[in-house]
Amino acid sequence: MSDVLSPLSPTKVATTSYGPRPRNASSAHIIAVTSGKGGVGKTFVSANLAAALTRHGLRVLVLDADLGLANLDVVLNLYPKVTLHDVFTGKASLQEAVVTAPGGFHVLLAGSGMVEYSRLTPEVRNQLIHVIDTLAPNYDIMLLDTGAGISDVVLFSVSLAHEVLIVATPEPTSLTDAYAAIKVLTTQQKRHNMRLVINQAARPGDGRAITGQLQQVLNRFVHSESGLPMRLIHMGDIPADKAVREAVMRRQLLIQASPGCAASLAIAQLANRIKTMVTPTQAV
Ligand SMILES: Nc1ncnc2c1ncn2[C@@H]1O[C@H](COP(=O)(O)OP(=O)(O)OP(=O)(O)O)[C@@H](O)[C@H]1O
Repeated sequence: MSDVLSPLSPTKVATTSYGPRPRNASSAHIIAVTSGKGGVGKTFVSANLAAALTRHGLRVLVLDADLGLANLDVVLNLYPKVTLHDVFTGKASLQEAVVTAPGGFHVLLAGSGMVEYSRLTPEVRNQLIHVIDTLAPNYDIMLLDTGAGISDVVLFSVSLAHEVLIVATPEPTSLTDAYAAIKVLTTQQKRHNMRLVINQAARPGDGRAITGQLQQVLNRFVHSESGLPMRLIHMGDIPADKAVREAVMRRQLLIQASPGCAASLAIAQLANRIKTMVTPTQAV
């Protein structure tokens, strides 16, 4: 397994610096669902995790923070009349833009192909902060489904979250990019722990081994160089499952379309862990 990570090397990081915001106990626990590489399953995880958390009685909102190339609406088979961009431009209110998704959770969708929102302008910054601060008191959990990579918009969206859930697949390219993202978030945002879910895992135990190896590389290249402590927490593995693609093609939530399949069971476990994390006093 260590061969998988051996090509990893110190990554040159961008220079802009944002910090994670402090947590307000009376409002939502904000979790950024992000990834180094695109197409690894962030939106699939965000949507199904939100539905699974909603089944626990939690008030959940997913914000499509992939501002330039949003597609949460596609996965959820929603045709929004109002999007985040209408809120940003003052054409609609936040109340009009928040809609209920098939799993019973709330979503705030963003349009696709909006090149003006693919860059972090002061306006995008201020609007995102305003939207999140206004909505947070109404929810227990907010998931920010971000774009992939380490662009300014992605890093800024992540900085608005209290926790970071990195999605990666076991492929070397995905792990290399996950490492780069974790390194940037550690050094720029001074995050001391981040959470990792391995999607499309081929074998049970893959994720734990991968997390251990990524942790070793981080210790070697990030901790030893910067002195910053960094703990990577393995949150679970979601197996590669053909039921996922079938559900995506039918634009259904996996946990509704195939509740008993291996990937649905893994999502349920992930939701249990997240619930325990955000509501520790109710943990069983
Ligand atoms: N566990 C899985 N098993 C099988 N296929 C999967 C699994 N997870 C995701 N996929 C496939 O990967 C595709 C991409 O997933 P998704 O759109 O959620 O990725 P993403 O990280 O949000 O992409 P982007 O970076 O473009 O926003 C899905 O449409 C699905 O077909």
